[in-house]
Amino acid sequence: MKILAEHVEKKFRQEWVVRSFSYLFESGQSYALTGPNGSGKSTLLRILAQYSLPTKGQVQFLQGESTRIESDQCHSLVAYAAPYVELIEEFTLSELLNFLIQLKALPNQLNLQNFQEYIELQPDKSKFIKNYSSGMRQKIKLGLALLSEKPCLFLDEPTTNLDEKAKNWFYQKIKEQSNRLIIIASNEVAEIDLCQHRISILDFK
Ligand SMILES: Nc1ncnc2c1ncn2[C@@H]1O[C@H](COP(=O)(O)OP(=O)(O)OP(=O)(O)O)[C@@H](O)[C@H]1O
Repeated sequence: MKILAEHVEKKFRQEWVVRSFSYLFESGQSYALTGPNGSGKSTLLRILAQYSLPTKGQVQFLQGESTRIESDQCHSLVAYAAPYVELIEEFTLSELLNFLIQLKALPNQLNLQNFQEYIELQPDKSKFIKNYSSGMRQKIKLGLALLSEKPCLFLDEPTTNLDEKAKNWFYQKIKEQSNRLIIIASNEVAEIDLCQHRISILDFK
């Protein structure tokens, strides 16, 4: 699949955050969205995921060469992990996984044991999500996104709060995602270097 952004612009009050952004993203490719703090990476990522609307221009998800996917179906195609996307704090990890499996956001065959093995964490089973450390929560978010079967993987500052071991875990897992359309918004050189393409938001001001 493809994501086509055409002349996307975003303005908050008097501030233009993105100007005339046009780009074609394709499955099997990875893209780093770069720029300094406050330059608009998260804003553009949310627009590309169709979580928020541009002030001008449009974003279309395309199947095959040019068949447009309806806007209401686009959400189900994007796995999105970011520090500002919250997990359900009152759940245990097992309850969270079961909930997401019921919503079809995770594959049916996934269970607590193989999820914990995948994220290389074995926390107390009765612990509520709100009692996990920030690094553990971030690793859970990444694990959920990586293990979802959604074709698009959007990650905003993915290694926030991760220690060196967890960062290396993430770098390895990203390299295994060969068929997906991956967009990583980041300032971190190691995260940018994971991607085949670089897009500087400063080119769209
Ligand atoms: N809902 C909003 N209302 C008003 N201004 C906003 C809103 N969301 C973002 N902004 C502004 O848009 C600009 C870009 O913010 P954004 O979070 O997209 O940048 P960023 O490049 O992701 O930054 P960082 O690297 O610090 O995460 C900032 O000036 C921010 O204050």
